[in-house]
Amino acid sequence: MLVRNATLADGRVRDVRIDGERIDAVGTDLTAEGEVVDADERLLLPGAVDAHVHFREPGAPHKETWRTGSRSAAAGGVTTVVDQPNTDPPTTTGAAYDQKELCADDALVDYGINGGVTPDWDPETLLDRPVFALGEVFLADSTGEMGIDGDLFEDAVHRASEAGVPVTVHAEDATLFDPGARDRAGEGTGRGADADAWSAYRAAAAEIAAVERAVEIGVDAGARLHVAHTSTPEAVDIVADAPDAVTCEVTPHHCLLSRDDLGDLGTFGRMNPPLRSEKRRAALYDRVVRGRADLIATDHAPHTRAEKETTLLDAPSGVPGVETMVPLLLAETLDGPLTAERVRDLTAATPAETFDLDRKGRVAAGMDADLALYDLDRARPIRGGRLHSKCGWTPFEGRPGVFPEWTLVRGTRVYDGVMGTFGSADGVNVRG
Ligand SMILES: NC(=O)N[C@@H](CC(=O)O)C(=O)O
Ligand SMILES: [Zn+2]
Ligand SMILES: [Zn+2]
Repeated sequence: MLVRNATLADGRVRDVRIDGERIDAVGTDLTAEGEVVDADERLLLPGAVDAHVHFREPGAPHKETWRTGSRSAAAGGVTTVVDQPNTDPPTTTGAAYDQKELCADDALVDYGINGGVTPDWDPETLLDRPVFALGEVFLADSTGEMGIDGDLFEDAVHRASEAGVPVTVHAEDATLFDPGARDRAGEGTGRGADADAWSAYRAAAAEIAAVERAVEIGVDAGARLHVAHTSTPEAVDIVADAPDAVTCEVTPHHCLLSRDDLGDLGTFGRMNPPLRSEKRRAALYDRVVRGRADLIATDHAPHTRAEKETTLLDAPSGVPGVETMVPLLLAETLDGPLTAERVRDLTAATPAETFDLDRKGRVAAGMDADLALYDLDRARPIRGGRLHSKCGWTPFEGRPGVFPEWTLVRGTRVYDGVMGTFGSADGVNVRG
């Protein structure tokens, strides 16, 4: 297959020839036998690598399945996902890993499977499997109640370091949460201004202190440490000033939404770590734009509408995002501060490099033909009902997004955005 006249992220117009699963050449005036697609100078990006999704199987297929989650990924130009361990059973033993791998057989895109840490985890059998990373290791409770104490975290970081496996950490220190704000969260309706109590409760200081401590532990152990969903500029700065072995990700929602949006979002805007002040959001996003934060990952955490439509304390934490990450960021190249190159680096090149995925994240000869084509003249309002996640809603309702016309995974068209159709489930384990 040959994709002719594609504009690459750096502005060059090139032909991209695909031979089987790989990109075989990037150049001008290339010829090929077989299918020829004229990109007509539309934007061709490497498929995004989302290092943080929750696909909910096994255990909660009513929220999401590997089939629906990976369709949502493909329809958003994401061709590799990394699934987190807070499923049921939690992915904390070799047997639980195997069970998740069976579910992942339904994946349309390539994937990694993380291993979790709880007091009853079984590091021997778990680390015997090709875990993508240990994590997200929860330093405070979130969905799945997998919060652990500092000693167990330290032990897990040492084991991971010895096994040569990276650690990703959910860093919040629950001892620094604000109990008064939690009481207010319990008294309020969860709607309008009341929804802000969750942000007051899981205060920014709790994240900053936990990131500081986690980085210390990671550096002492000589581990590869990746801090999940950093939501404060202070936390990003701690990571940026640490050795190269320490990296962080930022979510689209922490870049584009703040406490000011909670009036509209209500309990649907409850997530961990929570939305921050408009001032912190702007400073965080600025670090993403300037490249001080390493990469973007979605923390795609679907819950049903019915589950979210309750009181603030009863609503589960988390928002979906795997399908809207690249579309939102591309819209930000039109009337926001990002460039196509920065979007490529944040969503594909850097996550692939960070997690040693040698054949992912770049449009170059020899790489996997994971590609998505975008027409920047066709931004459209994001509608939760048109997305492919099982949850059927989005915190970004009505915002502009540039969705892919098609998405390829290793040379196979897994999503056709014009027809609205999907390919078959051929995703493979990137560590398998
Ligand atoms: N981010 C969230 O608020 N929720 C995540 C768990 C997590 O990433 O902490 C979930 O699995 O629902
Ligand atoms: Zn988390
Ligand atoms: Zn998460």
